[in-house]
Amino acid sequence: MDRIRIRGGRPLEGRIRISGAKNAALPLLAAGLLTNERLVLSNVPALADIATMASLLRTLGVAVEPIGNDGRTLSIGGRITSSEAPYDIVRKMRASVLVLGPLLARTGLARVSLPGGCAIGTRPIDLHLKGLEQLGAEINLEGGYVTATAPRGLKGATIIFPFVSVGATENLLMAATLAEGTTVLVNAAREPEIGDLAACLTAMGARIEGVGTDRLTIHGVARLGGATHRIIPDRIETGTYACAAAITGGSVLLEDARLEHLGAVVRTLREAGVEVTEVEGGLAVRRLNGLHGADAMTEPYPGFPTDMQAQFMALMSVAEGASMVTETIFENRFMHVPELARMGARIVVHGASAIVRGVPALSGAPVMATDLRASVSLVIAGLAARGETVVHRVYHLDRGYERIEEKLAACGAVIERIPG
Ligand SMILES: CC(=O)N[C@H]1[C@@H](OP(=O)(O)OP(=O)(O)OC[C@H]2O[C@@H](n3ccc(=O)[nH]c3=O)[C@H](O)[C@@H]2O)O[C@H](CO)[C@@H](O)[C@@H]1O
Ligand SMILES: C=C(OP(=O)(O)O)C(=O)O
Repeated sequence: MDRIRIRGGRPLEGRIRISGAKNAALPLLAAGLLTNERLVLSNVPALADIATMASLLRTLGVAVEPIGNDGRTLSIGGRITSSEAPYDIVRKMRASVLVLGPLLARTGLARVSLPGGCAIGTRPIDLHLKGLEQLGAEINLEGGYVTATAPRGLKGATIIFPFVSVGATENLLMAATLAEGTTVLVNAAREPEIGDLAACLTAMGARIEGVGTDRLTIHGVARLGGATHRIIPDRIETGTYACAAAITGGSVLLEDARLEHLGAVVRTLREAGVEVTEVEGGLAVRRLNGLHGADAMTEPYPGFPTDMQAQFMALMSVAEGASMVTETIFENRFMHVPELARMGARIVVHGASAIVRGVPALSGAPVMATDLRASVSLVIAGLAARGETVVHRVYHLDRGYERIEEKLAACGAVIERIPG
């Protein structure tokens, strides 16, 4: 298995192009199932998760092909020939469950392996299933698979989510576009990735009101057509490189990054002493003087994203003073804490909160992580640490960060991938 080796202590200086958002691209690929016509997606990031979703769509009979020369544009289209998302693909990537709504709406049948828990929590899909039942589907669980049937099609309904779920909002939004009548999603997630999905669905002919709010109204249509859509830049990749620049005392231009998707992250970084400025073509990030401790609590959008919690904690581990980082979305998202501690960080976890007492410097160490954002938090820590850090289980990073070592090395980091 590949590893990443970092020699810390070099300030990041330069430009990093932000890729298209993984968490927008995954549901957008699944949306390709809603039509036989061609959906063309540009600014698709080259990531392991995207390859997994593409192979799932091909298993369902749909063609996914690169077009043009930029390596970032995919064409999705063709007739669905299978309604089954097999265990072997779903176990690799939980977001496979996003094919459930579109498959059911299109064919009246979906058989999807039930995703298990993962390193960050148990992550059930009960809200997805209850919502589909409210749209008239019959749901059965057997042999580890969810079978959803709606032979006479789905019917619009009002679905009130008891709490915010990004995936359930996406699955039901997609299913509702082809349901008969009107569906209202109350307490819907408002993440920018949902706005991006709604924009693409609208371009495909869907009728959606309330985009950007927590109440989405979808007037079902008989069919959707093809469209061309550019995926939004990845706000989590942006925040990650902002933390990397800040921890090294550097200054980077994050090309294509959008301030409007990063409100809570930018506010918190500014409080910690990081300058973030909107400039033409992106965001400029620079550490002013010292870093100060600042608190963060994860919340659904527009709150501080759980997908930025580990990276921010790495940054706070070298800030002056203490900070409190509270995780409210996932029950087990502090797996990076013992690894950061191996690098000299002083962090104590009390329930859902971690108290971070900043230290003057971290020291490099061999480290390992069990999920994507935990892994990248160790890369961030390694960039600032004295000596050498080797991050194991790089496949987690490859799920969500395109060419991370190249992007960082281009800004002066001493970082390399050791094939293994
Ligand atoms: C591919 C993708 O976009 N992944 C993102 C998505 O994951 P995902 O869509 O899985 O996250 P959700 O917003 O659904 O999960 C939020 C919370 O609700 C719980 N829950 C969710 C659904 C359900 O049916 N029942 C239930 O109990 C989850 O276990 C979790 O505790 O949003 C998360 C929260 O911003 C991000 O961390 C992930 O990066
Ligand atoms: C948790 C994440 O992704 P997923 O929902 O695909 O596991 C993430 O992107 O940090």
